Amino acid sequence: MTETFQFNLLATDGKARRGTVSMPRGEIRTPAFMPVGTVGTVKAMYLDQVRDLGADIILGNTYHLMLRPGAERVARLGGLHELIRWPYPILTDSGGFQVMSLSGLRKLDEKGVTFKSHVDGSLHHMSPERSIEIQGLLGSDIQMQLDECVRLPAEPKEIERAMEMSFRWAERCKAAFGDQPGKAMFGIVQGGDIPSLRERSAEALSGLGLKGYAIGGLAVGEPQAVMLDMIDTTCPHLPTEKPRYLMGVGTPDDILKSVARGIDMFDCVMPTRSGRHGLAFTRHGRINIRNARHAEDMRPLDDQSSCPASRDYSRAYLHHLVRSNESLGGMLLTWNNLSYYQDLMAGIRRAIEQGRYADFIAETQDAWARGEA
Ligand SMILES: O=c1nc[nH]c2cc3[nH]c(NCCN4CCCCC4)nc3cc12
Repeated sequence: MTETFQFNLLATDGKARRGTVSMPRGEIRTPAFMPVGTVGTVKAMYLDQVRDLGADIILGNTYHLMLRPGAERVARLGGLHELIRWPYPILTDSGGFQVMSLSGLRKLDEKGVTFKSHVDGSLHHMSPERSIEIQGLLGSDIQMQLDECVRLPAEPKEIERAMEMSFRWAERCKAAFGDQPGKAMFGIVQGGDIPSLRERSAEALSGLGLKGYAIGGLAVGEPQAVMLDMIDTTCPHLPTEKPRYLMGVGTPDDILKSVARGIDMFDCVMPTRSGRHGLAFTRHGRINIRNARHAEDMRPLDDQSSCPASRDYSRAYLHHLVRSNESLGGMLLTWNNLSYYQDLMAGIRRAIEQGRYADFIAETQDAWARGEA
Protein backbone atom coordinates (compact mmCIF):
# COMPACT_ATOMS: atom_id res chain seq x y z
CA MET A 1 0.00 0.00 0.00
CA THR A 2 1.04 3.59 -0.55
CA GLU A 3 2.19 5.85 2.27
CA THR A 4 -0.10 8.52 0.81
CA PHE A 5 -3.75 8.89 -0.16
CA GLN A 6 -4.23 8.33 -3.89
CA PHE A 7 -7.49 8.14 -5.95
CA ASN A 8 -7.02 6.32 -9.27
CA LEU A 9 -9.75 6.54 -11.93
CA LEU A 10 -9.66 3.16 -13.73
CA ALA A 11 -12.71 3.33 -16.02
CA THR A 12 -15.78 5.41 -16.77
CA ASP A 13 -19.10 4.56 -18.38
CA GLY A 14 -21.03 7.76 -18.97
CA LYS A 15 -20.76 9.61 -15.66
CA ALA A 16 -20.29 6.36 -13.71
CA ARG A 17 -16.70 5.92 -12.40
CA ARG A 18 -14.70 2.83 -11.44
CA GLY A 19 -11.67 3.59 -9.33
CA THR A 20 -9.55 2.78 -6.30
CA VAL A 21 -8.55 4.82 -3.28
CA SER A 22 -5.13 3.64 -2.10
CA MET A 23 -4.24 4.33 1.54
CA PRO A 24 -1.58 2.93 3.92
CA ARG A 25 -4.18 0.69 5.62
CA GLY A 26 -5.55 -0.71 2.40
CA GLU A 27 -7.19 -0.12 -0.95
CA ILE A 28 -10.83 0.89 -1.41
CA ARG A 29 -12.50 -0.33 -4.61
CA THR A 30 -14.99 2.24 -5.86
CA PRO A 31 -17.89 2.57 -6.20
CA ALA A 32 -17.78 1.44 -2.55
CA PHE A 33 -20.38 0.83 0.14
CA MET A 34 -19.17 1.50 3.69
CA PRO A 35 -20.98 -0.53 6.38
CA VAL A 36 -21.84 1.69 9.34
CA GLY A 37 -20.02 0.83 12.57
CA THR A 38 -21.42 3.70 14.65
CA VAL A 39 -19.96 2.93 18.12
CA GLY A 40 -17.09 0.75 16.93
CA THR A 41 -19.15 -2.22 15.86
CA VAL A 42 -21.13 -3.08 12.74
CA LYS A 43 -24.14 -4.17 14.75
CA ALA A 44 -24.82 -7.95 14.87
CA MET A 45 -21.70 -8.76 12.82
CA TYR A 46 -18.17 -9.94 13.46
CA LEU A 47 -15.80 -7.64 11.56
CA ASP A 48 -14.08 -10.59 9.85
CA GLN A 49 -17.49 -11.47 8.37
CA VAL A 50 -17.84 -7.82 7.23
CA ARG A 51 -14.41 -8.09 5.59
CA ASP A 52 -15.18 -11.46 3.99
CA LEU A 53 -18.27 -9.95 2.35
CA GLY A 54 -15.99 -7.52 0.50
CA ALA A 55 -16.04 -4.35 2.61
CA ASP A 56 -12.81 -2.38 2.14
CA ILE A 57 -13.70 0.36 4.65
CA ILE A 58 -16.20 0.93 7.47
CA LEU A 59 -17.65 4.10 8.99
CA GLY A 60 -17.50 5.24 12.63
CA ASN A 61 -19.26 8.18 14.26
CA THR A 62 -17.37 10.87 16.12
CA TYR A 63 -20.47 11.90 18.10
CA HIS A 64 -21.08 8.44 19.59
CA LEU A 65 -17.41 7.58 20.18
CA MET A 66 -16.58 10.92 21.86
CA LEU A 67 -19.39 10.26 24.35
CA ARG A 68 -18.61 6.58 24.85
CA PRO A 69 -15.88 5.30 25.32
CA GLY A 70 -14.38 8.82 24.82
CA ALA A 71 -11.80 9.97 22.26
CA GLU A 72 -8.86 10.25 24.69
CA ARG A 73 -9.71 6.81 26.09
CA VAL A 74 -9.75 5.25 22.60
CA ALA A 75 -6.34 6.83 21.99
CA ARG A 76 -5.02 5.40 25.28
CA LEU A 77 -6.31 1.99 24.15
CA GLY A 78 -4.26 2.20 20.94
CA GLY A 79 -6.83 3.79 18.64
CA LEU A 80 -10.02 2.53 17.03
CA HIS A 81 -8.39 0.07 14.57
CA GLU A 82 -6.60 -1.70 17.45
CA LEU A 83 -9.60 -1.58 19.78
CA ILE A 84 -12.14 -3.05 17.34
CA ARG A 85 -9.58 -5.22 15.47
CA TRP A 86 -10.24 -3.69 12.03
CA PRO A 87 -6.81 -3.00 10.43
CA TYR A 88 -8.28 -1.56 7.20
CA PRO A 89 -9.43 2.01 6.47
CA ILE A 90 -12.02 3.71 8.68
CA LEU A 91 -13.95 6.86 7.74
CA THR A 92 -15.45 8.90 10.58
CA ASP A 93 -18.33 11.33 10.26
CA SER A 94 -17.61 14.59 12.10
CA GLY A 95 -20.49 14.60 14.55
CA GLY A 96 -22.57 17.55 13.40
CA PHE A 97 -25.28 15.46 11.81
CA GLN A 98 -25.64 13.17 14.84
CA VAL A 99 -25.71 16.18 17.20
CA MET A 100 -28.69 17.52 15.22
CA SER A 101 -30.47 14.18 15.03
CA LEU A 102 -29.68 12.62 18.42
CA SER A 103 -28.72 15.10 21.09
CA GLY A 104 -30.53 17.84 22.95
CA LEU A 105 -28.92 20.58 20.84
CA ARG A 106 -28.26 23.59 23.04
CA LYS A 107 -26.53 26.02 20.72
CA LEU A 108 -25.01 26.26 17.26
CA ASP A 109 -22.93 29.30 16.34
CA GLU A 110 -19.73 30.26 14.52
CA LYS A 111 -17.66 28.64 17.30
CA GLY A 112 -19.31 25.22 16.93
CA VAL A 113 -22.07 23.16 18.51
CA THR A 114 -22.97 22.89 22.19
CA PHE A 115 -25.12 19.91 23.07
CA LYS A 116 -26.31 17.57 25.77
CA SER A 117 -25.29 13.94 25.48
CA HIS A 118 -28.19 11.58 24.65
CA VAL A 119 -26.34 9.05 26.84
CA ASP A 120 -26.13 10.84 30.19
CA GLY A 121 -27.24 14.42 29.59
CA SER A 122 -23.71 15.83 30.09
CA LEU A 123 -22.92 19.09 28.31
CA HIS A 124 -20.39 19.11 25.43
CA HIS A 125 -18.98 21.70 23.07
CA MET A 126 -17.56 20.69 19.69
CA SER A 127 -15.72 23.17 17.50
CA PRO A 128 -14.44 22.32 14.01
CA GLU A 129 -10.95 22.02 15.52
CA ARG A 130 -12.15 19.70 18.31
CA SER A 131 -13.98 17.48 15.79
CA ILE A 132 -10.73 17.03 13.81
CA GLU A 133 -8.79 16.47 17.07
CA ILE A 134 -11.28 13.75 18.12
CA GLN A 135 -11.08 12.05 14.71
CA GLY A 136 -7.28 12.14 15.03
CA LEU A 137 -7.42 10.60 18.51
CA LEU A 138 -9.65 7.83 17.11
CA GLY A 139 -7.03 7.21 14.40
CA SER A 140 -9.51 7.82 11.58
CA ASP A 141 -8.10 7.46 8.03
CA ILE A 142 -10.71 9.64 6.29
CA GLN A 143 -11.94 12.48 8.48
CA MET A 144 -14.97 14.63 7.69
CA GLN A 145 -15.15 18.37 8.27
CA LEU A 146 -17.64 19.59 10.86
CA ASP A 147 -20.64 20.99 9.03
CA GLU A 148 -24.25 22.01 9.52
CA CYS A 149 -26.78 19.82 7.74
CA VAL A 150 -30.12 21.57 7.34
CA ARG A 151 -33.21 19.37 7.25
CA LEU A 152 -35.43 19.90 4.21
CA PRO A 153 -37.75 21.65 3.50
CA ALA A 154 -36.05 24.83 4.76
CA GLU A 155 -36.00 28.55 3.97
CA PRO A 156 -33.40 29.53 1.30
CA LYS A 157 -31.85 32.10 3.66
CA GLU A 158 -31.38 29.40 6.30
CA ILE A 159 -29.85 27.00 3.78
CA GLU A 160 -27.49 29.75 2.56
CA ARG A 161 -26.44 30.71 6.09
CA ALA A 162 -25.65 27.06 6.97
CA MET A 163 -23.81 26.47 3.69
CA GLU A 164 -21.61 29.55 4.16
CA MET A 165 -20.80 28.68 7.78
CA SER A 166 -20.03 25.07 6.78
CA PHE A 167 -17.53 26.42 4.26
CA ARG A 168 -15.83 28.56 6.92
CA TRP A 169 -15.72 25.43 9.12
CA ALA A 170 -14.14 23.52 6.22
CA GLU A 171 -11.32 26.08 6.13
CA ARG A 172 -10.82 25.70 9.89
CA CYS A 173 -10.88 21.90 9.66
CA LYS A 174 -8.32 21.98 6.85
CA ALA A 175 -6.02 24.12 9.02
CA ALA A 176 -6.53 21.86 12.06
CA PHE A 177 -5.95 18.68 10.01
CA GLY A 178 -2.71 20.01 8.59
CA ASP A 179 -0.59 17.76 6.39
CA GLN A 180 -1.09 14.02 7.05
CA PRO A 181 0.01 12.19 3.84
CA GLY A 182 -1.56 8.79 4.59
CA LYS A 183 -4.86 10.29 5.74
CA ALA A 184 -7.49 12.54 4.23
CA MET A 185 -9.92 15.21 5.33
CA PHE A 186 -13.00 15.53 3.09
CA GLY A 187 -15.06 18.68 2.66
CA ILE A 188 -18.86 18.41 2.64
CA VAL A 189 -20.92 20.20 -0.01
CA GLN A 190 -24.06 21.77 1.39
CA GLY A 191 -26.74 23.98 -0.19
CA GLY A 192 -29.96 22.05 0.42
CA ASP A 193 -32.21 21.76 -2.64
CA ILE A 194 -31.04 25.05 -4.19
CA PRO A 195 -28.84 24.53 -7.29
CA SER A 196 -27.08 27.91 -7.11
CA LEU A 197 -26.07 27.29 -3.47
CA ARG A 198 -24.88 23.77 -4.30
CA GLU A 199 -22.71 25.13 -7.11
CA ARG A 200 -21.26 27.88 -4.88
CA SER A 201 -20.50 25.37 -2.11
CA ALA A 202 -18.84 22.87 -4.49
CA GLU A 203 -16.75 25.54 -6.23
CA ALA A 204 -15.58 27.07 -2.94
CA LEU A 205 -14.66 23.69 -1.44
CA SER A 206 -12.87 22.64 -4.66
CA GLY A 207 -10.74 25.76 -4.21
CA LEU A 208 -9.44 24.33 -0.91
CA GLY A 209 -7.74 21.49 -2.80
CA LEU A 210 -8.97 18.78 -0.44
CA LYS A 211 -8.32 15.05 -1.01
CA GLY A 212 -12.01 14.19 -1.40
CA TYR A 213 -15.48 15.67 -1.34
CA ALA A 214 -18.72 14.55 0.26
CA ILE A 215 -22.17 15.66 -0.78
CA GLY A 216 -24.09 16.30 2.42
CA GLY A 217 -27.45 17.76 3.28
CA LEU A 218 -29.27 15.03 1.35
CA ALA A 219 -31.18 11.90 2.35
CA VAL A 220 -32.84 14.12 4.90
CA GLY A 221 -36.44 13.59 3.79
CA GLU A 222 -36.38 15.00 0.26
CA PRO A 223 -37.82 12.97 -2.66
CA GLN A 224 -35.30 10.82 -4.54
CA ALA A 225 -35.74 13.04 -7.63
CA VAL A 226 -34.57 16.09 -5.65
CA MET A 227 -31.56 14.18 -4.31
CA LEU A 228 -30.62 13.06 -7.83
CA ASP A 229 -31.04 16.59 -9.19
CA MET A 230 -28.69 17.94 -6.51
CA ILE A 231 -26.09 15.28 -7.43
CA ASP A 232 -26.39 16.29 -11.11
CA THR A 233 -25.99 19.93 -10.07
CA THR A 234 -23.02 19.36 -7.76
CA CYS A 235 -20.73 16.84 -9.50
CA PRO A 236 -19.75 19.07 -12.46
CA HIS A 237 -18.34 21.54 -9.92
CA LEU A 238 -16.15 18.98 -8.14
CA PRO A 239 -12.70 17.87 -9.40
CA THR A 240 -12.95 14.66 -11.45
CA GLU A 241 -9.69 13.31 -9.98
CA LYS A 242 -10.97 13.30 -6.38
CA PRO A 243 -13.43 10.80 -4.80
CA ARG A 244 -17.05 11.82 -4.24
CA TYR A 245 -18.93 10.49 -1.20
CA LEU A 246 -22.73 10.75 -0.90
CA MET A 247 -23.47 10.74 2.83
CA GLY A 248 -26.17 8.53 4.33
CA VAL A 249 -27.23 6.92 1.05
CA GLY A 250 -28.96 4.65 0.60
CA THR A 251 -31.31 2.04 -0.78
CA PRO A 252 -30.01 -0.19 -3.62
CA ASP A 253 -32.03 1.93 -6.07
CA ASP A 254 -30.54 5.16 -4.68
CA ILE A 255 -27.05 3.71 -5.11
CA LEU A 256 -27.61 2.51 -8.70
CA LYS A 257 -28.88 5.93 -9.77
CA SER A 258 -26.26 7.92 -7.82
CA VAL A 259 -23.37 5.90 -9.30
CA ALA A 260 -24.79 6.74 -12.75
CA ARG A 261 -24.40 10.43 -11.78
CA GLY A 262 -20.77 10.18 -10.66
CA ILE A 263 -20.77 9.12 -7.00
CA ASP A 264 -17.91 6.88 -5.75
CA MET A 265 -18.62 6.20 -2.05
CA PHE A 266 -21.72 5.48 0.04
CA ASP A 267 -22.68 4.73 3.63
CA CYS A 268 -26.09 3.87 5.07
CA VAL A 269 -27.55 2.11 8.10
CA MET A 270 -30.26 0.67 5.82
CA PRO A 271 -28.86 -2.89 5.41
CA THR A 272 -27.88 -3.27 9.08
CA ARG A 273 -30.77 -1.45 10.81
CA SER A 274 -33.49 -2.95 8.57
CA GLY A 275 -31.90 -6.40 8.93
CA ARG A 276 -32.41 -6.19 12.68
CA HIS A 277 -36.05 -5.30 12.03
CA GLY A 278 -36.72 -8.26 9.72
CA LEU A 279 -36.27 -6.69 6.28
CA ALA A 280 -34.20 -8.73 3.80
CA PHE A 281 -32.62 -7.22 0.67
CA THR A 282 -32.25 -9.77 -2.14
CA ARG A 283 -31.76 -10.01 -5.91
CA HIS A 284 -35.52 -10.44 -6.12
CA GLY A 285 -36.24 -7.23 -4.20
CA ARG A 286 -37.14 -6.67 -0.54
CA ILE A 287 -38.69 -9.38 1.63
CA ASN A 288 -40.30 -8.54 4.97
CA ILE A 289 -39.64 -11.86 6.66
CA ARG A 290 -42.07 -11.02 9.49
CA ASN A 291 -44.95 -11.44 7.04
CA ALA A 292 -47.10 -14.55 7.75
CA ARG A 293 -46.69 -15.77 4.15
CA HIS A 294 -43.13 -16.86 5.02
CA ALA A 295 -44.12 -19.01 8.01
CA GLU A 296 -43.77 -22.31 6.10
CA ASP A 297 -41.65 -21.29 3.14
CA MET A 298 -38.70 -23.66 3.15
CA ARG A 299 -36.79 -21.76 0.43
CA PRO A 300 -33.70 -19.75 1.42
CA LEU A 301 -33.58 -16.04 0.70
CA ASP A 302 -31.29 -16.66 -2.30
CA ASP A 303 -30.04 -20.13 -3.25
CA GLN A 304 -27.53 -18.52 -5.67
CA SER A 305 -25.80 -16.52 -2.95
CA SER A 306 -22.37 -17.40 -1.56
CA CYS A 307 -23.48 -16.10 1.85
CA PRO A 308 -24.58 -18.89 4.26
CA ALA A 309 -27.26 -16.61 5.77
CA SER A 310 -28.83 -16.15 2.31
CA ARG A 311 -28.30 -19.70 1.00
CA ASP A 312 -28.58 -22.14 3.93
CA TYR A 313 -31.48 -20.97 6.11
CA SER A 314 -35.17 -21.26 5.27
CA ARG A 315 -37.46 -18.26 5.24
CA ALA A 316 -39.64 -20.21 7.67
CA TYR A 317 -36.80 -20.33 10.19
CA LEU A 318 -35.90 -16.67 9.67
CA HIS A 319 -39.59 -15.79 10.09
CA HIS A 320 -39.69 -17.76 13.35
CA LEU A 321 -36.50 -16.15 14.69
CA VAL A 322 -37.63 -12.60 13.88
CA ARG A 323 -41.14 -13.18 15.23
CA SER A 324 -39.57 -14.61 18.40
CA ASN A 325 -37.24 -11.59 18.61
CA GLU A 326 -34.26 -13.96 18.71
CA SER A 327 -30.81 -12.34 18.23
CA LEU A 328 -29.93 -14.89 15.54
CA GLY A 329 -32.72 -13.46 13.37
CA GLY A 330 -31.12 -10.01 13.25
CA MET A 331 -27.67 -11.54 12.85
CA LEU A 332 -28.62 -13.66 9.83
CA LEU A 333 -30.62 -10.89 8.11
CA THR A 334 -27.82 -8.35 8.69
CA TRP A 335 -25.35 -10.86 7.23
CA ASN A 336 -27.65 -11.39 4.22
CA ASN A 337 -28.21 -7.66 3.69
CA LEU A 338 -24.56 -6.65 3.86
CA SER A 339 -23.76 -9.56 1.53
CA TYR A 340 -26.38 -8.30 -0.92
CA TYR A 341 -25.08 -4.71 -0.75
CA GLN A 342 -21.46 -5.80 -1.32
CA ASP A 343 -22.49 -8.10 -4.19
CA LEU A 344 -24.41 -5.17 -5.70
CA MET A 345 -21.29 -2.96 -5.46
CA ALA A 346 -19.15 -5.69 -7.05
CA GLY A 347 -21.68 -5.98 -9.89
CA ILE A 348 -21.66 -2.20 -10.33
CA ARG A 349 -17.84 -2.08 -10.49
CA ARG A 350 -17.73 -4.93 -13.01
CA ALA A 351 -20.44 -3.40 -15.21
CA ILE A 352 -18.61 -0.05 -15.37
CA GLU A 353 -15.35 -1.86 -16.28
CA GLN A 354 -17.24 -3.63 -19.09
CA GLY A 355 -18.99 -0.48 -20.32
CA ARG A 356 -22.44 -1.96 -19.71
CA TYR A 357 -23.60 -0.04 -16.64
CA ALA A 358 -26.92 1.09 -18.21
CA ASP A 359 -27.76 -2.57 -18.95
CA PHE A 360 -26.78 -3.53 -15.40
CA ILE A 361 -29.19 -0.97 -13.95
CA ALA A 362 -32.02 -2.26 -16.16
CA GLU A 363 -31.31 -5.93 -15.38
CA THR A 364 -31.09 -5.26 -11.63
CA GLN A 365 -34.30 -3.22 -11.49
CA ASP A 366 -36.13 -5.80 -13.64
CA ALA A 367 -35.15 -8.56 -11.21
CA TRP A 368 -36.49 -6.49 -8.31
CA ALA A 369 -39.74 -5.83 -10.19
CA ARG A 370 -40.16 -9.49 -11.19
CA GLY A 371 -39.76 -10.59 -7.60
CA GLU A 372 -39.75 -14.35 -7.67
CA ALA A 373 -42.03 -17.27 -8.44
O1 LIG B 1 -24.75 16.72 5.57
C1 LIG B 1 -24.25 15.80 6.26
N1 LIG B 1 -23.11 16.03 6.96
C2 LIG B 1 -22.57 15.10 7.74
N2 LIG B 1 -23.11 13.83 7.86
C3 LIG B 1 -24.27 13.54 7.22
C4 LIG B 1 -24.87 12.28 7.40
C5 LIG B 1 -26.06 12.01 6.75
N3 LIG B 1 -26.91 10.93 6.78
C6 LIG B 1 -27.95 11.27 5.98
N4 LIG B 1 -29.04 10.51 5.77
C7 LIG B 1 -29.24 9.28 6.52
C8 LIG B 1 -30.50 8.67 5.99
N5 LIG B 1 -30.70 7.40 6.67
C9 LIG B 1 -31.43 6.49 5.75
C10 LIG B 1 -31.71 5.16 6.42
C11 LIG B 1 -32.48 5.36 7.71
C12 LIG B 1 -31.77 6.34 8.63
C13 LIG B 1 -31.45 7.63 7.94
N6 LIG B 1 -27.83 12.47 5.42
C14 LIG B 1 -26.67 12.98 5.90
C15 LIG B 1 -26.07 14.23 5.71
C16 LIG B 1 -24.88 14.50 6.38
